Amino acid sequence: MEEELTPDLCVIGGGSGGLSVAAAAAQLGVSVVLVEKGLMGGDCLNYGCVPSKALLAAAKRADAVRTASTFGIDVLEAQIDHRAVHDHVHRAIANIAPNDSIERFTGLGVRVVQAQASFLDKDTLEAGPVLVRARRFVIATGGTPFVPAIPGLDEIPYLTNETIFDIGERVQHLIVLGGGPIGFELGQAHAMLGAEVSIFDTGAFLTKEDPEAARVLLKRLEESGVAMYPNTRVERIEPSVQGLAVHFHHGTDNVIVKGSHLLVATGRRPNLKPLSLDRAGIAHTDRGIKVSEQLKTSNRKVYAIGDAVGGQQFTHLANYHASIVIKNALFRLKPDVSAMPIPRVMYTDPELAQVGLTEEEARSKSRRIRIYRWPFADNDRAQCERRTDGFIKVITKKDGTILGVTIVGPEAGELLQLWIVAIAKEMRIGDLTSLVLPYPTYSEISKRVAFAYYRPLLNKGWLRWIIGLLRKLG
Ligand SMILES: Cc1cc2nc3c(=O)[nH]c(=O)nc-3n(C[C@H](O)[C@H](O)[C@H](O)COP(=O)(O)OP(=O)(O)OC[C@H]3O[C@@H](n4cnc5c(N)ncnc54)[C@H](O)[C@@H]3O)c2cc1C
Ligand SMILES: NC(=O)c1ccc[n+]([C@@H]2O[C@H](COP(=O)([O-])OP(=O)(O)OC[C@H]3O[C@@H](n4cnc5c(N)ncnc54)[C@H](O)[C@@H]3O)[C@@H](O)[C@H]2O)c1
Repeated sequence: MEEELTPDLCVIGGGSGGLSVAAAAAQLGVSVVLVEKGLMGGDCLNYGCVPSKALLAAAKRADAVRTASTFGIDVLEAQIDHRAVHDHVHRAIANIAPNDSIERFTGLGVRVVQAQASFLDKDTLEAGPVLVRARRFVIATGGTPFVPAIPGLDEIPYLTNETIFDIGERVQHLIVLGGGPIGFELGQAHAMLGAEVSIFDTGAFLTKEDPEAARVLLKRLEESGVAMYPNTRVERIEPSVQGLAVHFHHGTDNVIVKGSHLLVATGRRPNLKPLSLDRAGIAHTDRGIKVSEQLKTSNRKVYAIGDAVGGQQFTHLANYHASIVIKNALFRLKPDVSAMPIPRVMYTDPELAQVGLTEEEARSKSRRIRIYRWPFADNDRAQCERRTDGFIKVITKKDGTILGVTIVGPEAGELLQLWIVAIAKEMRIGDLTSLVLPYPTYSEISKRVAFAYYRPLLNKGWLRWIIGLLRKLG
């Protein structure tokens, strides 16, 4: 027996983006149906941001124990209980899950339908036994791991981000295919937890990042024993006594690397097929749904947000998309999706954070830019904590307007916040010099780099003349 629902808004997908739209709309008194085929919270909560950061947190503790002797603290070898680490990761998920639960959303007045959604025509969605004819639809169906066609891969039990957090035992040797954020974060986490780790990429590593900053991170990974194989195409994978063996060419040599586990982290593709988008007249490619600046699809009743759109894939971007849909669908406002700078952070050690343009991107747009740098080695807090690798780099226009900021180093993701505000508010780098920041904090690196803007002034004759005159006047 089919039930027919006619809400104002139907959200497809209960992950980061979909839940933000549903919660905001319901709290504004709009009738909302939310369709989710799997776990509430989507990728970020269950298989993505949360478990990966929880695993990294445990891994960084293990690393701190390993390096404690540099502080004069003698600790015996870190004893890692891998089952307890697994439980810590799943406790973090469980502690956050109530925020995303069916109970919470039902309490907000959202009707949650647990089924896979599929369009029947331009106005109608089918979700299990329910038909939804909504005034507006929002597609927030996220993505799934892309698995490349490598001979032998389908004959071995490989891991993806959807299964790696289920491991509760020691990983002997993790082979990672893909040197993107997933490969680096999870590769480093496992290395710190005692695994041998090898990371393969068909291209160079971290090509989107500032090359100087990328070098700091790559050096750290190499020093911690992670084997790096950039520009290497794995040609064949087969089972071995240890688990698996990957075959590739190095020059004219055939090389084999053997491992116990394989993680496939070679990018993601949007979940579009089951939606039958063609039946609803929604234009798309296999990389994402085509949308306007206000995230409207080619069907005027339907919006698409988050990973389903393709391009950059971040929880904060999906949330930002949600705010745009709410403004446009409910208040008829026309916010522009490109109005805000979208930051990104890799939560490795050291963290690598970026907002706005990289130096390379800025140079390709204009030759009239300025670059300012400050190293963590010249930050007192970093010296106390012995976390001196890395730097901040700020790119500005000639007049000091901030175009972009790269930070590689301790707490880079936290340090970036000030610069996100500065760019969003179109501030100039000099504006930051008048702030009083607590000493000794890593944040002082931001003020120090801002002072660098005034350094050329110190060579100006007129400035020295004024200082000299004031001195004479007593
Ligand atoms: C390992 C990993 C680590 C990450 N770490 C970070 C991080 O630190 N910071 C960050 O910002 N981003 C991170 N990301 C990216 C982030 O998880 C995604 O960008 C974010 O989850 C996208 O949100 P979304 O709402 O578009 O999709 P999702 O959160 O994936 O939600 C989509 C939901 O739609 C449901 N669905 C799909 N198809 C249908 C259908 N036909 N019918 C009904 N329901 C459907 C799915 O079951 C899912 O629950 C990470 C990703 C991974 C994989
Ligand atoms: N901290 C964060 O914000 C965070 C963390 C994890 C993931 N994410 C997001 O999730 C998405 C997916 O991450 P990802 O790391 O899987 O994807 P990615 O697309 O960023 O990186 C995938 C890498 O795999 C390589 N690759 C492709 N085919 C290959 C093959 N056959 N063999 C070896 N390497 C191959 C690519 O060259 C690329 O470097 C990204 O958009 C990312 O931004 C964000």
